[in-house]
Amino acid sequence: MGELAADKHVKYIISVEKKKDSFESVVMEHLRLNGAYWGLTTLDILGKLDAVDEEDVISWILKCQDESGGFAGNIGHDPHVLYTLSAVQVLALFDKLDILDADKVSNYVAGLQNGDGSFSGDIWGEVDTRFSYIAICCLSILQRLDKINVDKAVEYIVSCKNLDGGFGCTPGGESHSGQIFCCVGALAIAGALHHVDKDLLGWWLCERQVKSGGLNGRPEKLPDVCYSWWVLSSLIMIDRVHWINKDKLVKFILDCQDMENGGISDRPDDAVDVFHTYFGVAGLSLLEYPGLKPIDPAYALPVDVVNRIFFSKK
Ligand SMILES: CN(C(=O)[C@H](Cc1cnc[nH]1)NC(=O)OCc1ccccc1)[C@@H](Cc1ccccc1)C(=O)N[C@@H](Cc1ccc(O)cc1)C(=O)NO
Ligand SMILES: [Zn+2]
Repeated sequence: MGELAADKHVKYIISVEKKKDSFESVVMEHLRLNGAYWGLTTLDILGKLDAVDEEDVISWILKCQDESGGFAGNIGHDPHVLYTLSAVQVLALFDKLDILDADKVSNYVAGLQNGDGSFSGDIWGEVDTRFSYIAICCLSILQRLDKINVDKAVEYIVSCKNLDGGFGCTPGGESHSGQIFCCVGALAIAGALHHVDKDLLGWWLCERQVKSGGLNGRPEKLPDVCYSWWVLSSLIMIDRVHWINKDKLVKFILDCQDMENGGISDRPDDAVDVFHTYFGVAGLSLLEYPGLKPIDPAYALPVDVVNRIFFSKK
């Protein structure tokens, strides 16, 4: 697959957005707000965010907000930090953060911090370093990090660091590339990356590259396009991205495209989905593939969107 079939991927994303009753839409129904973030961020990286009706998307997202201030994965579902971050990220893409009651949303997220600094995902209390990242990223975008105890949050994440330099979902949890992204991303946003042993972790991460050029999530596992984000963004944040073969990774991602109908799959010849289309395009953006907008490895948003949040005159 010589090059990125950008226009095919734009058509694919838009077709999924439109098809409400497809198998994929039903299966992902509870994740629909995440799906909106994946699809719309892909369009923005490809320079085609204007291909969707902004008002339609924004009015639908606001219908997912719960009275608690948190957002649910779809209208009428229960709120969770997972979907609250996606809602905030999508509004940031459209430069519409000001329509939110930032205090209400941030009170919901801040209210999920536990005494030990960790975060629960929702009122049912499940604790996981995924939720630490989501809380810190969301509150940072809303410029409300002062509502939580950042030092305790950092302390908890560091308590999840393993002897191999990686991180797990809770203290003593096995190192996994997804959890590593969450912990490194949270530490990067909190300005606490000095807690990471960059050479030790960089070595564990670069070992994720297999001979096909793809990256896997743990030793001995198969490569998967979405790890082009979890592993690569972590390597970039700790300045060790030169330890992998970028050209071979680009080729692996391009080989996972459906050149006929658009979309990117987890590995060559598998079925495409919006999730892997996003992480493939985002991975290519991190690899500076020509014609793609650069994406911020910690915020998982286009760099121009991040700059607008923090440096725009209000
Ligand atoms: C819930 N989820 C996952 O568990 C995916 C499944 C998968 C995709 N490729 C291989 N497995 N796994 C995943 O996102 O793993 C990365 C990760 C693991 C732990 C922490 C953070 C990231 C995917 C959705 C999905 C389900 C099934 C097939 C494709 C996508 C997902 O929503 N991931 C979230 C992160 C996440 C990950 C795991 C969770 O339990 C919850 C959320 C995300 O990327 N948000 O932007
Ligand atoms: Zn995957």
